[in-house]
Amino acid sequence: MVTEVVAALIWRGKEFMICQRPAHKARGLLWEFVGGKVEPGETGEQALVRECREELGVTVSVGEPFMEVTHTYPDITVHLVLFHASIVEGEPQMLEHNDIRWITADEIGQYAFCPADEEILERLRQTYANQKA
Ligand SMILES: Nc1nc2c([nH]c(=O)n2[C@H]2C[C@H](O)[C@@H](COP(=O)(O)OP(=O)(O)OP(=O)(O)O)O2)c(=O)[nH]1
Repeated sequence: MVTEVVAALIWRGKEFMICQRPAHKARGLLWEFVGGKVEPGETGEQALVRECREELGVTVSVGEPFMEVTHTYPDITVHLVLFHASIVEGEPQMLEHNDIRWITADEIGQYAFCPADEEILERLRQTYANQKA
């Protein structure tokens, strides 16, 4: 069985948002893109709007998918879709996360991410590293 997970790629200038998972959850203290599991009856976009309200207290507008990956962990196989998204209301708060950072593509190597994100991060590096503006 594959668990559908959605996440948001949110930009602020040339920086994007990453969030540190709480210690008590699976993949605790690893970094991720804000998001979570799609619940029955929800579209991916609806799930992402809900997760961003629950976890950051913001309303997002969801755009096109940037990339999707499937990854098997010992406890779960996830199909993760990362959407471009932007905050249309609110300031991000750490309602669930241990920490939130805004980083450039050049800084990706400084953080330990969930293993499922590795391919996505590689593409982010290729697409956005060494940005001048
Ligand atoms: N949100 C998010 N989850 C990710 C990413 N990469 C990655 O492997 N995951 C994994 C971690 C979790 O095993 C799963 C997401 O589940 P979650 O535990 O965050 O979901 P949820 O907020 O709905 O939480 P819960 O109801 O199960 O407690 O996907 C990512 O970039 N963002």
